[in-house]
Amino acid sequence: MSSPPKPTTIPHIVKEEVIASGKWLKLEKTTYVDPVGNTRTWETTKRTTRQANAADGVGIIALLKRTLHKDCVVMVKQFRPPMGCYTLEFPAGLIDENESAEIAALRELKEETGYKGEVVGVTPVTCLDPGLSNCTTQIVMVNINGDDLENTNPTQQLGKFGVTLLECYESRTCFYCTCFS
Ligand SMILES: Nc1ncnc2c1ncn2[C@H]1C[C@H](O)[C@@H](COP(=O)(O)OP(=O)(O)O)O1
Repeated sequence: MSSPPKPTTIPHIVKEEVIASGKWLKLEKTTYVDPVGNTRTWETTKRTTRQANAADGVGIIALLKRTLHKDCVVMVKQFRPPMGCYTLEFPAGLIDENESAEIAALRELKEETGYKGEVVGVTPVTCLDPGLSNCTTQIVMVNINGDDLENTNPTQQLGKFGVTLLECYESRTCFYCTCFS
């Protein structure tokens, strides 16, 4: 004999109360009903900059393609205050008002690395740390024509973050970037 089905509840948010708010981030107390019907609370961080119907930011996987070179992934090094140290990351940034993920990706890539790219793919909106925050990202795949005159001597537009371009040349032992043969 099968056991009777367990009562289920559709989990839902009851209320969101702001505990603290800054210029860029806010901390909220989220009251919700969990899947078994219990009312609980969660501490949630949110960006204050979110645009309606858009992800908060983009991450950019940019492939530098040059004749007679192996393709290289472009990464940036920057000091990240929350970490208190330099980090090595894919170029990334927040999506501005009325901007698509694709346009934001090309703008951020240009600002952070100096490269002009071409979008070849974009992922759906995804959350990276859903236990902490509602922050969302779209990963945008970009090709860079390294033979293009515009891309032979790239200059970063953003000096203020000390973003450093780390290109991977042909070394397969280079741990921070990936070469594709
Ligand atoms: N938590 C935070 N504290 C202070 N400034 C923040 C912030 N989050 C975003 N910003 C501001 C600082 C810059 O003006 C800008 C940098 O963001 P970005 O270049 O779009 O993204 P990223 O920092 O991921 O490269 O946003």
